[in-house]
Amino acid sequence: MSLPQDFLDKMQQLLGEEFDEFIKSYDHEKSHGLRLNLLKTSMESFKEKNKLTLDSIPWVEEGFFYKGEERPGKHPYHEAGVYYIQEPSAMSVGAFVEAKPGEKVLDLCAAPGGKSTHVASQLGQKGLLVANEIYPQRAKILSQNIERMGVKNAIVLNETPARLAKHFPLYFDRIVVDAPCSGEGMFRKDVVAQEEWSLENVKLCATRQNEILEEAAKMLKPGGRLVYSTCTFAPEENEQAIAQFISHHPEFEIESVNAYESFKPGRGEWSQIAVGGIEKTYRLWPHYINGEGHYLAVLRKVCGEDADLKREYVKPLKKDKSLNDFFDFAKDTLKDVPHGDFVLFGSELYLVPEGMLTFDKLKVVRAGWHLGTFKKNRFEPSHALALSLLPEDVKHYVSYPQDSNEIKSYLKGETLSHEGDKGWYLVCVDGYSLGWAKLVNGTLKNHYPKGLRWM
Ligand SMILES: C[S@@+](CC[C@H](N)C(=O)[O-])C[C@H]1O[C@@H](n2cnc3c(N)ncnc32)[C@H](O)[C@@H]1O
Repeated sequence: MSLPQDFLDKMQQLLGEEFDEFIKSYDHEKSHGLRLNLLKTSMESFKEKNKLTLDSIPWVEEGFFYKGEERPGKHPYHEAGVYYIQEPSAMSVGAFVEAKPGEKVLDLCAAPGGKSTHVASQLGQKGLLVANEIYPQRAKILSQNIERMGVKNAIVLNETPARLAKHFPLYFDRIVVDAPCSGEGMFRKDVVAQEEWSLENVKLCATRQNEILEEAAKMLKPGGRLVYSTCTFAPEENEQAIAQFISHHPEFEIESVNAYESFKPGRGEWSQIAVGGIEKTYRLWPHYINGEGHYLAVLRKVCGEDADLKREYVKPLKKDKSLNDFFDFAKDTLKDVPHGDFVLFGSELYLVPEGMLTFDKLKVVRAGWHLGTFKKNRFEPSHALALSLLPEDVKHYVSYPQDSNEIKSYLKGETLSHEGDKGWYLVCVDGYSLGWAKLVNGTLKNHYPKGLRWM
């Protein structure tokens, strides 16, 4: 691997005697990880069914290393959202967020969705997750991952941090800033990060991180908690970004977090501005752990005004006969009819998480739990609805084993045979929901989305 010379010189200067150990880590194979989606499975249930060779990741209970030759991304469990493939060090960010069911959480730089889907599993479908991404194409991928993981209480937005800050002042209990960075910690994994790296780019990233942190601070409630992370080693984007922020924001403190023993303290001597607590931030080094380079800081807004803001909330649809086709579908198919605030985007029906502010002026990619589409005289359930349901939530389901021909056929878009009452069936793999099929005269018509079908 030929790393940029300016990067090597800088790291040598920063690390001194430790540099040799650091550089040797580039000879090791990168690590691979997957994180179980606790919205879809318990650890016990997964372990009973799993056939992959996995080893526990010591810093995330539901995280596992897998070997490079395994292909968990091409497995029915992946399509069912049973797990999310995520770089092992990156899982530490979600673990530091520690969201509690019922809270309002913002993931400000969220695509493709590693931290958002982790936080969603902590929220357990209760509360609100706003997952935001500035680039439209990446926001789409984020939305697809939120769907695949069966998340009901997430809004996906495509906004700038500044526009969000105007919309959500002092609103969130927790905010994740997984900042765009120079990516030095990913050099072992990502050649593009190496090619795009320069000393100049590190400076640009640091300026942008500062701007993002400023906007994030405006959206956090007093008492709220902000987790900042990067996947780079550059002190400008880590200790210096945090020190600069703290020095301008006396309402924030760096909070201590109990972390895995081989995570190393942030380096106060690299922060340029002397502020208390930099050693309570964490550095994840590839020569100390089996994972890539990361930096993490947890900030608490310890004081600040809890302004009595006039908030405008989402205006739900009236539950009149325009929703009848949905309620007919729900009564025939689901054991409990969903209730709450319904909204329509065109003919797409969503249930908005409780406490969500108005969508006015926001670029909305996903307005909450996507239930389905109103077609002429009928309602067609969405793939998102199927993925968010458990077999016990529906009146009819079929479940086939992971290696079965039925599962392969279903993922290819083929019909299956089945005897039973006509209507919508949840198709499951080992009890994990995968999609819809409609039973008519002994044939399950396939409703697995065309764009997702296996070749
Ligand atoms: C490190 S990545 C996020 C990874 C994501 N949190 C995950 O776990 O999957 C940083 C994200 O910030 C986005 N970004 C780039 N510029 C930004 C800006 N000025 N404000 C907010 N986000 C930005 C990038 O498009 C990228 O998706």
